[in-house]
Amino acid sequence: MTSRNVSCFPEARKVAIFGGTHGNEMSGVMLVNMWKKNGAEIQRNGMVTKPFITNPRAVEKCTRYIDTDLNRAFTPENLSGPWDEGLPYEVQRAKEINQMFGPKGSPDAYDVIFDLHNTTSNMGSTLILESSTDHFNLQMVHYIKKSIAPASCAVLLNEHPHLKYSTSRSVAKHPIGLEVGPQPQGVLRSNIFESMRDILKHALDFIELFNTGVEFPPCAVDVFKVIERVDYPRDANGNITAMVHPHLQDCDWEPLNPGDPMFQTFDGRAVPYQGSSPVYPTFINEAAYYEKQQAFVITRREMLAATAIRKSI
Ligand SMILES: CC(=O)N[C@@H](CC(=O)O)C(=O)O
Ligand SMILES: [Zn+2]
Repeated sequence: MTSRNVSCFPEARKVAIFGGTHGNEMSGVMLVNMWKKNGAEIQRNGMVTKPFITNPRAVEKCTRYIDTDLNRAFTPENLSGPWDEGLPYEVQRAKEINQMFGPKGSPDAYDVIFDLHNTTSNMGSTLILESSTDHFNLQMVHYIKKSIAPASCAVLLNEHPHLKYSTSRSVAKHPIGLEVGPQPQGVLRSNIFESMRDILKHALDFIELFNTGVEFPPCAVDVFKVIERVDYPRDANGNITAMVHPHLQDCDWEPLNPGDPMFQTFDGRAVPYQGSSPVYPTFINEAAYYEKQQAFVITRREMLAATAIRKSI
């Protein structure tokens, strides 16, 4: 007898769409506000889809955050520590969001949370996963990639033990980030807005199909796995001394080979990549990452196997 490996998951009835986790990333903010006024487009049979602005004070000021980055604030310490009016605004907010959509790691948590972001990098549409073994999410991204073809969508896997961070979406059982660029901070571009909207539509269609009992066969998903972050060259005072090299700028997801230029110093010298094999850089020259000492992230390409899935009965 051949054994069939099918992973079963409960129906996904509680779904949320987060916008404004960073208050200056306008596509998610505008889409969520639009859906809050009229949610017809995001309603599907048998599920409740809640559009939600996660950092309203940052949205109002059109800034990434008020006190601290909300998308790093969902740590066990923050979520379990005592409430205090003196806590940073985003830590208070993380606690509130955890109560509403979690608690993180509990059976009561939302099934799926989509968290909408924009990047200044030339990444196109990117789905961000936090686990290589969440077969529900792997099947969902496979479905989305198939559905939007010939348009394309990269999958970034961040489960690096040190580089992974505690995201807003991480309160859900199946957290998924959607990062679309290039779009400057505080700017709304119609092409980026529409790409994001289209991916969300297919994602919700997938969940609806799954809930009706459709079984999804095993598949393979091409992902870019986060390996390392690369900072700008800096002087002793911490000021940057070089820029992203023109041959690397805008070349997200393209191979960077040993010896290829990464940075260009202000006096015109090229700083080469000194690794031993080709890698795939992304988040190249993301505006929000200067303060995080990150010029780009290095990824490697990998194929992940997703088992068949269907809903548990
Ligand atoms: C540019 C930006 O904000 N990117 C997101 C990526 C993510 O959601 O994982 C962040 O750093 O939180
Ligand atoms: Zn963001």
